[in-house]
Amino acid sequence: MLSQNIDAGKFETLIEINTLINSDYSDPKALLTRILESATRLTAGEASSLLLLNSENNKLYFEISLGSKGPDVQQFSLNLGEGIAGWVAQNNRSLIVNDVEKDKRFFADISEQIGFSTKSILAVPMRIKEQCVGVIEIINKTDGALFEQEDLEWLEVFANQAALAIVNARSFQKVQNEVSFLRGQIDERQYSTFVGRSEAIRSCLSIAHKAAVTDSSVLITGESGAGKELVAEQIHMNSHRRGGPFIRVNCAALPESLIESELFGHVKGAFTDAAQDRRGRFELADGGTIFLDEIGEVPLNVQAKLLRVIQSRVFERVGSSEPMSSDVRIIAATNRNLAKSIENNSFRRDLYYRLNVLPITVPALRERQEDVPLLAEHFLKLYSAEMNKKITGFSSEAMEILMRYEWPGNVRELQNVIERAVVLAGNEKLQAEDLMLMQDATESSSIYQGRTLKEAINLFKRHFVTDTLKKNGGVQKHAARELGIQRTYLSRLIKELNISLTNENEEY
Ligand SMILES: Nc1ncnc2c1ncn2[C@@H]1O[C@H](COP(=O)(O)OP(=O)(O)OP(=O)(O)O)[C@@H](O)[C@H]1O
Repeated sequence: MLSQNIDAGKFETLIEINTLINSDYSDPKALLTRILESATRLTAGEASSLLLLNSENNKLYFEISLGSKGPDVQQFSLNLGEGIAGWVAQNNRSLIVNDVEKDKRFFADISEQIGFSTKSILAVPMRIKEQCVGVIEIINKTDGALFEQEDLEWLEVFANQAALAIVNARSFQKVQNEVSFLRGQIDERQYSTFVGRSEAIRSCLSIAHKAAVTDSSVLITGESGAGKELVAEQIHMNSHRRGGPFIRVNCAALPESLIESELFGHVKGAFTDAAQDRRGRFELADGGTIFLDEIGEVPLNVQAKLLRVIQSRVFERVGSSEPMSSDVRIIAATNRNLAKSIENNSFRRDLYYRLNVLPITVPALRERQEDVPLLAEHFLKLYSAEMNKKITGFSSEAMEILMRYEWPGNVRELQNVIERAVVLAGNEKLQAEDLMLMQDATESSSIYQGRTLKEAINLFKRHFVTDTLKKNGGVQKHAARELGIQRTYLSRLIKELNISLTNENEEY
């Protein structure tokens, strides 16, 4: 029980923390840091640590450490029973040690190695359902005084709050994992309808069907939006793995820091936010196919790991040395010229050869213009049903424009044009102006007439940048590369030239 003389400031801090615990599960580390900071302040501590017990190896890890040597402490861990914190965890009991020199349980190594003079320690267990899951310890009182029973009682209250925050964070993480797993499962079942009758696409599909019966890696190349992912789906669906999962990974959409754990998973405690073990995409793809889109964007260190998976089907979760294996077929895709990337050492040659066992090129839409009407009808049906509009077809002028257009953004651009047109359409048939392609198709030097040089240059820049963005499916990084400019400069141009980022131009 807490002493009778209750300090209003302490209670206010507690209420504040309670509110945080009940309102925000998204950043457990920040919350635990807040709790530890308050506990340290209210017990007038000089330094403090929050240690978490890993139940698999019975080690205590310094999750958060405050004070002048805080960052140095975090490289250490303690065995259960080792040091004051280890004793507290093992015995599940709080402890005040006001003179560590006289206590045999004190483990002096850490203080000596970091050059911090520890005199007294107050340590309490954090408990979930009576089980100790970690320890909070406060080191030295700033005024040199001794820790008292009241400090211990307050710290126990804070330790309970911290335990609650950990329970919440773990349940939250568990639910998130479940959601991402279920999303993956839903994705697996959602395959697109493949549309196309041109000679070029038929020959591409015929190679894909031949590739499907083998288990070899496939590298699909082709411009952005040409349909590489759909070809990958076709391979999976025509393979003996069709009953297994089809796991998509857009390597360009993952930040470098996450890509490894996303692919191979991680174990609890591998990094700050890793509150739970998590399966990676390779594990999820077991028995099926993994589709690595934009493989050219994978950083070199992860390329080395991919090479190993391809060679031996073996990998480790981040933070673990236990080898795992997964029975997967790998299909990779890129719109980059990987030969160039190999030349400038941003892509491994050995990985390229391993992936490129069966190369497939998806032809650009302008090389198979006869597929345009089929695809256009297909998307028209799709979107008019989705938007509940009765549109039966295209006016002849609209179809002529679709056929004449070059489609730098390929099928994705066509799809977006039709979606936008269905939104705009006011007639039973889609009209030329609904497509909003007229300007692009009829662009000529006449649009520059009567303008100053500066205006004309800006107009040109605007169209050029817009087209390049479209062609690159809206991925600014790729557009900047093609334009030969820095990405930051591209963002500035987009702002200055007032280029609107419609769906297809949006960064993803
Ligand atoms: N033959 C096709 N039939 C029907 N829809 C298609 C076809 N080809 C592409 N699409 C559609 O066009 C869009 C772009 O296709 P996809 O994502 O497969 O292109 P991609 O080449 O993988 O592009 P990126 O290089 O940008 O990843 C998707 O919405 C897809 O459903």
